[in-house]
Amino acid sequence: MTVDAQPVTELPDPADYGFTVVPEEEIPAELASLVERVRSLMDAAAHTEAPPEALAAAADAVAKAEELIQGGRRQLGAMVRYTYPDGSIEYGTITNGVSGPVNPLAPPLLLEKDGEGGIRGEVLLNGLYQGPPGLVHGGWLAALLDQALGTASSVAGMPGLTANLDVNYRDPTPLNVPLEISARVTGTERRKVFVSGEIRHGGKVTAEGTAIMVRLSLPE
Ligand SMILES: CCCCCCCCCC(=O)SCCNC(=O)CCNC(=O)[C@H](O)C(C)(C)COP(=O)(O)OP(=O)(O)OC[C@H]1O[C@@H](n2cnc3c(N)ncnc32)[C@H](O)[C@@H]1OP(=O)(O)O
Repeated sequence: MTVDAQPVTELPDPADYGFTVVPEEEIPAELASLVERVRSLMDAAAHTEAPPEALAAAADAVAKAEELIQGGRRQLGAMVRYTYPDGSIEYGTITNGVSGPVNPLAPPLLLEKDGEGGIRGEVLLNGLYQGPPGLVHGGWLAALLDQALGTASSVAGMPGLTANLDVNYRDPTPLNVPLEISARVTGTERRKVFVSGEIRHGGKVTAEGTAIMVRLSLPE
């Protein structure tokens, strides 16, 4: 395998390509709190057995809450800028479905550098991510791996898009327990970046994946 895909020392700034970029630390605490509250609401709504009157009153209250936040809608494609403890920068879409800090649907998956060139993180998936009874949906495990593998390529200085994702489910993944996620680059060939990663529960691999990320070729 050749090593043609050279890491870039500085990631391209999405602002240079017309995207809005929000530094993570500038996300209002009130928005973070609202998003957390909505996550909790989604879990409550998915599992409630409250009586109809309570459900109707709750629906009205949610409709009022929605009215309160109308007006001023963030553009699709807006980015968030993360600064790692070592001072390096990473970008992601602010409403990314897996890790977006302002997306109530995102668990969210929070990743950090592992000190060995790869990334690691922890996530807890509640009943909203259920597939088989009591277990995480395989599609969500694939989504978590896709995000981790893409981030591993990006933190190695080779941001790209997933061309191919291959997932093996080794053991059932339980809900409502901390899951550990890790990923790293294993090789490169021209614009292709090969990455691999795992999801573990209690040290045991429950799902593992490999992907080919194709490096972005951005206009100069
Ligand atoms: C915190 C920030 C981190 C961000 C993390 C984000 C994680 C989320 C990642 C995603 O989910 S990305 C969304 C899902 N992926 C896509 O939407 C990609 C859709 N596909 C495409 O846009 C294009 O097919 C792609 C950019 C992947 C490739 O098109 P290109 O025209 O740029 O490349 P080209 O077709 O010339 O292929 C380049 C190399 O990749 C190889 N390749 C392309 N598609 C492949 C494939 N499917 N499988 C294997 N190899 C593939 C191709 O053979 C070739 O290899 P060689 O150098 O050996 O010739």
